[in-house]
Amino acid sequence: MVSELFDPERWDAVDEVDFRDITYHRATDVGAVRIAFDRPAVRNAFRPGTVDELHTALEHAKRQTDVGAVILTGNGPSPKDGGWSFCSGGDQTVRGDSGYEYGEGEDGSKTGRLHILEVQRLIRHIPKPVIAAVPGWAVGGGHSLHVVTDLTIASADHAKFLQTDPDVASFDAGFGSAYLAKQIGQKKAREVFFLGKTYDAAEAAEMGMVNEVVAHEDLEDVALEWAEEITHKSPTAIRMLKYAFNLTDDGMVGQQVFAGEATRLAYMTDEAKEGREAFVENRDPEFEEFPWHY
Ligand SMILES: CC(C)(COP(=O)(O)OP(=O)(O)OC[C@H]1O[C@@H](n2cnc3c(N)ncnc32)[C@H](O)[C@@H]1OP(=O)(O)O)[C@@H](O)C(=O)NCCC(=O)NCCSC(=O)CCC(=O)c1ccccc1C(=O)O
Repeated sequence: MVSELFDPERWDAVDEVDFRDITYHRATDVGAVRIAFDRPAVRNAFRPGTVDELHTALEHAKRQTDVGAVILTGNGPSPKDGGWSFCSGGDQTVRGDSGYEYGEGEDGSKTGRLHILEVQRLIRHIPKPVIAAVPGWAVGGGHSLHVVTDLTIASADHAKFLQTDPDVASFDAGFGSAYLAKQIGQKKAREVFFLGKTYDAAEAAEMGMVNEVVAHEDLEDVALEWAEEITHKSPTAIRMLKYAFNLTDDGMVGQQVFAGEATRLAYMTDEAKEGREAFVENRDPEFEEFPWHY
């Protein structure tokens, strides 16, 4: 069993890569993928290998031109105590002095890693919406991951949101905090980090960091419905909108990403083709027929 909420009829495993800490599936009848943390016994905490696998799956999802949405969730429940989790952040048992460390025999550097931030950036930049489906605890770096996704849907029965970063002397001073403040306001974001209160799904929705609260057993069905809704829309419009939403908060990188897609659109015009062909044919370009649009 992948997860109690997982419907095997609706998903096929993507078996191009072997994963240990995550599962990765492609929907059978929707242009969507499901990436799930698969360490429920430790509340889906991530270790460096988990982060590598997340990166690989997201990068793969990015390159599927017939996939319009990514669902990020956590498998469960815990075989130990039946608890549910989305992700409890960095695995504190493998935290060394300079970051999270690979285990014996694992491929990876000897130095400590903090590359969950690279996964955050990939979620931010992947040209399709990422939906966090939160079945249980979203804590620490796991909380930050839900913050950086485009949409969050939460289990009414088990989802809980908590920031423990300062308790373990960690701090996500990027999207996890500053972008959270854009979502729920400065006072509330400071409360999340400074007081470390636990919020249920309804409170998180009230604050504005969760889009919808649904019955636990419906979580993945609704997430897939949302993904399907997205895939019926214009891929270009969705991509440009995601980057437009990011643009003002992402500075020059936001401009660069948006501008790159504007360039792609421009490349698709006859005007751009004339520029390319003139170069290839070693002649001056003839742009006279193209209007100065206003
Ligand atoms: C998640 C809890 C609130 C759940 O509590 P509860 O339901 O009572 O379950 P427990 O009995 O506590 O846990 C069950 C089982 O899981 C183990 N476990 C849980 N979380 C972790 C974890 N993060 N690492 C390792 N193990 C974990 C727990 O020990 C139990 O094991 P048993 O063997 O069964 O006893 C609660 O568990 C909890 O508070 N967990 C810790 C949450 C936490 O502090 N997370 C780390 C925050 S820091 C972080 O995520 C770093 C992220 C990062 O990489 C980063 C990088 C760069 C800049 C910034 C950041 C950043 O900070 O985000």
